[in-house]
Amino acid sequence: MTAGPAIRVGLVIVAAGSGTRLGHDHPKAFVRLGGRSLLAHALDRLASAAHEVVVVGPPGHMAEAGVQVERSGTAARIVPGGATRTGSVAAGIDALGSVDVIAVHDAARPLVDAAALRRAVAAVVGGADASAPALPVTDTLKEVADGEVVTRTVDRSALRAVQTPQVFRADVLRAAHARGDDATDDLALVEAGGGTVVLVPGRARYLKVTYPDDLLLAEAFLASGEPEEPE
Ligand SMILES: Nc1ccn([C@@H]2O[C@H](COP(=O)(O)OP(=O)(O)OP(=O)(O)O)[C@@H](O)[C@H]2O)c(=O)n1
Ligand SMILES: C[C@](O)(CO)[C@H](O)COP(=O)(O)O
Repeated sequence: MTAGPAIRVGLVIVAAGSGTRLGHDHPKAFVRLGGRSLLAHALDRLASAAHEVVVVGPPGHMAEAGVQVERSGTAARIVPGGATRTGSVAAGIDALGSVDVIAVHDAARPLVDAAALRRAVAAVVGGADASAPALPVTDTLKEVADGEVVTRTVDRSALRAVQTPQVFRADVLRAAHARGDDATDDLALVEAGGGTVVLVPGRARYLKVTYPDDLLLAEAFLASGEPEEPE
């Protein structure tokens, strides 16, 4: 892919999940952090770095998704999501126009920054098919049987915990989704097709709000302000 200002970035923010593990009575993307929804934080931090934005909302709560988008002042299209994250990403990609690069971001990662997007876009412009921020794993990892009996310790030195935004050559991501497989992230779909995936540095504050304690952590990160973004 050729570098330059002509590169058009399409952003898909997936916000259609229910947030079962968080345990609130409304969709996770609308849960508040520092007085604003998780979706509003993600939109505010990434939208200005993209040429086109699509928000994938929870099918039964499209009006609320519309309110969040309107409040953010972003000219984003809003489409209903699917039963799985992969299905929701597919709906978002379908709603995007002609772009060179597609960034897919979880609304559940409100404390993302535009530098993460820039790092991953730079890796794709530099020749990768896909890229995403990631962190080394810090806990010792055990494989278990029956959910609790340890069968072995896994070598963690080559393992990374992958975050979003995940950035792709648009043609590669569209082709990967056209194969119709399901996966926990979109990089896996590209890997399965033999694509080159390059990771860039992530940050702890890009955490995914999954369990109630994650919301407390996110509040602490938010209160700590915005330390210098690594490029
Ligand atoms: N059918 C789905 C499932 C998930 N997501 C989005 O994918 C991101 C990551 O998913 P996750 O954190 O697992 O969210 P939920 O599926 O909502 O969580 P849970 O499994 O606890 O219900 C979230 O921004 C979520 O809104 C989506 O758009 N459509
Ligand atoms: C896409 C993702 O955030 C990358 O770490 C993650 O795979 C989403 O997982 P979940 O199963 O939707 O929680």
